[in-house]
Amino acid sequence: MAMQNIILSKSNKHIKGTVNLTGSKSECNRALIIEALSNGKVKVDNVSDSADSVLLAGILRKNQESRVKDQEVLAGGSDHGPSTIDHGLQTVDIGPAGTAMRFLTAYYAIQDDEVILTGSQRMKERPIGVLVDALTELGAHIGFEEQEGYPPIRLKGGFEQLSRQISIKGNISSQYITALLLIAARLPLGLELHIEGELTSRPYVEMTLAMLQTAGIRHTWTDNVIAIANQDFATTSLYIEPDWSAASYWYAIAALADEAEIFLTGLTAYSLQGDSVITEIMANFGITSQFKDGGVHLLKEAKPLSRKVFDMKECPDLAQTVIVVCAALGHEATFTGLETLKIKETDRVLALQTELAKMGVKLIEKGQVYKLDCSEKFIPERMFINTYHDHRMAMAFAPLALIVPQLEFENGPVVDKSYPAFWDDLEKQGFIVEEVTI
Ligand SMILES: O=C(O)C1=C[C@@H](OP(=O)(O)O)[C@@H](O)[C@H](O)C1
Ligand SMILES: C=C(OP(=O)(O)O)C(=O)O
Repeated sequence: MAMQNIILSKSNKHIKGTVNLTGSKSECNRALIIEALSNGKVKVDNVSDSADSVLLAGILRKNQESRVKDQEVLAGGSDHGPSTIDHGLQTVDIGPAGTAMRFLTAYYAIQDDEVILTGSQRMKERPIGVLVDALTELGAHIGFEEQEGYPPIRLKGGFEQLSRQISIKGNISSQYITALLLIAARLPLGLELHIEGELTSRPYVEMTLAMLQTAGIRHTWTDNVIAIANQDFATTSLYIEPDWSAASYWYAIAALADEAEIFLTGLTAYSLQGDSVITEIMANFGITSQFKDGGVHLLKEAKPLSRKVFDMKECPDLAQTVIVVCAALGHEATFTGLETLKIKETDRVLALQTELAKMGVKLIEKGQVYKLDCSEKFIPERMFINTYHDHRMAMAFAPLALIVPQLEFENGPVVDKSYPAFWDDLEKQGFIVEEVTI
């Protein structure tokens, strides 16, 4: 099959312009599930055009349409007909969309239909056993179709709640916790979720609860216990903010430029997205963030780099961005909180190690601490970046075009997952972007 690569370069190291980012994939995927569970009482405003959100929206829409059709058939049928309609076994393919996979697992667990939920080859390597066990304890009927603990899974319907209280490990993926919280208000007995051990990616759980709150769902969170009673959604809308993880690539570009003035529209100082912490992280690299005119102005100031330790536990999706910037600047920082990176779109630690080695930089793993070694760093004339089906590998390495004369990226469309306009936006800001079919 033909592959579309991208050759990227930039003839100077200045950047000045305005960028309109798409809506947050994380917020949008939550909002779409909430909309579906609320039977349309909650509407989504500013839907993200990330491929993952578009795919999820399509699946939920189709499901909703078939539900409406069933109701019409049942309403028009005889008194002795079935009370539900058997659709046979459907297969739902969620491609590489991790959050959508986890959220739909919980969503389908409480629906009547029998569904096989599957995804890309990589999705079949991303664990889901912890969530399936939790849902099974609650009363769902779910089986593994291939490998125990991994997609594809078969959701058999017939949910009858067995318990209100369950425990779940907090250190593998916060997405399991979000998935359960999203359906909690629709569970007849509600949910009391006990989080065992450390909670990773905590801001994503806070985002879920804040969005549910806006949708009229109250909760309590005391120590490690989150409780949500059975309750109704409010009639309201959920506004999707621009994507802060996408914004991080513009911060990285500013950090590697000689002069930068970038305006990112629609972003505000108080965001539900934990990745807005990029403003604080990039302040260390001399980037100031000024919130005015309905967005954020990034300005580059000369500043000696001092921060040596970055903990990415609460913002794992920024890890690649920050590590590549440090590598490019030869800043030998130390990183913690990278444990979950190994089960994302690719093993991101290994992918970073492999690609950074192409410029002589090492990311050395010592237990849970990773150290950049730039002692043998060099700037190649040309660098080929393998992207491993990971949008963030492409986007995190793209700012290197301010340092390396020519970059070639394997599989340009990989960015569609969260930021389909990425290459176009680079072009608008003066990067030379050339598509090549190989
Ligand atoms: O809930 C979410 O929207 C997400 C949670 C994080 O995953 P983990 O909780 O698995 O770290 C993050 O990496 C992912 O991109 C989006
Ligand atoms: C990990 C990510 O996404 P997901 O888990 O939803 O595939 C990501 O966008 O970086």
